[in-house]
Amino acid sequence: MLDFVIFAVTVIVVLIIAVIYMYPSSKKISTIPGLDKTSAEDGNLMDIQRAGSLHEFLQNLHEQHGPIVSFWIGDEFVVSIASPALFKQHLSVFDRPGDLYRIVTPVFGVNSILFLNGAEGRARRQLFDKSLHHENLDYYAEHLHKVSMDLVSKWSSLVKEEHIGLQEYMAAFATKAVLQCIMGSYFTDDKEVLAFKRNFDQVWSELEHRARDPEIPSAETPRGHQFETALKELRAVMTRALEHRKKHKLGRKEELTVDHIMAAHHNDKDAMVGDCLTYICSGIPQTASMLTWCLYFLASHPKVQDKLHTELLHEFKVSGEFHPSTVLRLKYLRQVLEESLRCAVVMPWTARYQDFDTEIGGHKIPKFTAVVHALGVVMQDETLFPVPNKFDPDRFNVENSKNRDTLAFPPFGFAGKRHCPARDWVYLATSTIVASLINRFQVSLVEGQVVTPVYGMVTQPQDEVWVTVHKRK
Ligand code: HEM
Repeated sequence: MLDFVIFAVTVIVVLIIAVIYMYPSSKKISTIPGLDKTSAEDGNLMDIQRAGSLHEFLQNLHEQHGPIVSFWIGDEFVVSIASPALFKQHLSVFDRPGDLYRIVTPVFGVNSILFLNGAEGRARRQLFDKSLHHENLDYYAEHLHKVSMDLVSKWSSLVKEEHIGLQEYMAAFATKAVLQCIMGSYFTDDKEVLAFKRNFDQVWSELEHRARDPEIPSAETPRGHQFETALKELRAVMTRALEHRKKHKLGRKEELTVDHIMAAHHNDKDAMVGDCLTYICSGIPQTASMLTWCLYFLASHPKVQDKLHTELLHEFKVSGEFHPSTVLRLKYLRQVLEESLRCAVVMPWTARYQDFDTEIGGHKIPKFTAVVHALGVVMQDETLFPVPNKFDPDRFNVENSKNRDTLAFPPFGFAGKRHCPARDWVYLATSTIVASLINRFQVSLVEGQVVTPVYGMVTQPQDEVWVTVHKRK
């Protein structure tokens, strides 16, 4: 009898150990606080959908568990970090976990710079980065000035009190500016810009849909078919632009991103188109979003707008007509742009991984684990930015910034010299257009609007934002 009891107890204990070991949600693979899987198949995907977006999900998770948390995307264990001290521990990490970005693969292609890691990735970034370096900005300044003036004359021709949709106008500016600066003169033809934009808008809105709801429609469904058709057209426009560049590049002194892309991929047309689309899709919605939010904040904070206008008036008086590159010297304008990026959280996160076991904040991180940099959570952290939802450009004046860790404000990423390659260009483009508009117009918000952010791959207002403009004397 005793033998039987010992045998039975041993079997039960072995079974319990086996269940604990094999049942995934109870298999703790790390000491990092966070969530177990809520579904064996989807991990915490339903929780992310319920929160509204990955950014909002991470805000809740970090609020509950602190600056390092873990969760599951399907079968993949994911870590998220959200503090300047933890960011510091990832400063030199370059490689990006392609799986977290898989929704963009049909557009960017598998050879895109976005997915390229290791020595090859670093070398290609160095090559591509040359074109958007600070010293090349003078070339872009001229183009950006011209595109800005087109918008100024459009707004000048509107009738008094006409309602202006900020998202629409800022997307039009960003599309033209990015296409001309990345791809060159092919996109000085408005017809080609429109052909591009029609298809781009459809492709991008499908990608945003997939970011919210990862169920991918088959090509036979109307949504899937529309996406495939628009993508094919988009690729055709890009191919024409590349052929045009090849023919007309001879004798030109400027080296644009498209030139480096063509040189890197020799005769591989698909890879060229993929990298061009990587830059363009990583540039247009982000620039349009930043500008929409910036003008919305200026319209809803008249005192800030007046102070900015005073700075512009001063510059205007000193230099007669401000030169586009001098707008980068305007301190208050820069504060307004930085506070817009912070408040709006234009791109809420990025991610890295390492191919060896490592440690962050005293926790073991198994190799190949995706580590999310929760940029938006940090930029909205009330210990770093008190009353984080308040738009206050003075947070970025010299006095208020001097004791703040630079990693508390990483809107363009920070790790492995793989932060956004267009950071300097973005400040030049947005400074040029915001200065041109505010110098000539007083922008006011149409009353009665509730402006709600939607945190997708890029943060956009849920609905169009309506303003009116009055010409300044
Ligand atoms: C407000 C505007 C923008 C914001 C906030 C922004 C932000 C970012 C962020 C956070 C990343 C990820 C960095 C990382 O992983 O550490 C990124 C990557 C990237 N951005 Fe931007 N970006 C903006 C505009 C642009 C523009 C205008 C372009 C090009 C014309 C561009 C091209 C890219 C590319 C190609 C990458 C991927 C680089 C790589 O994988 O190595 N971005 N951007």
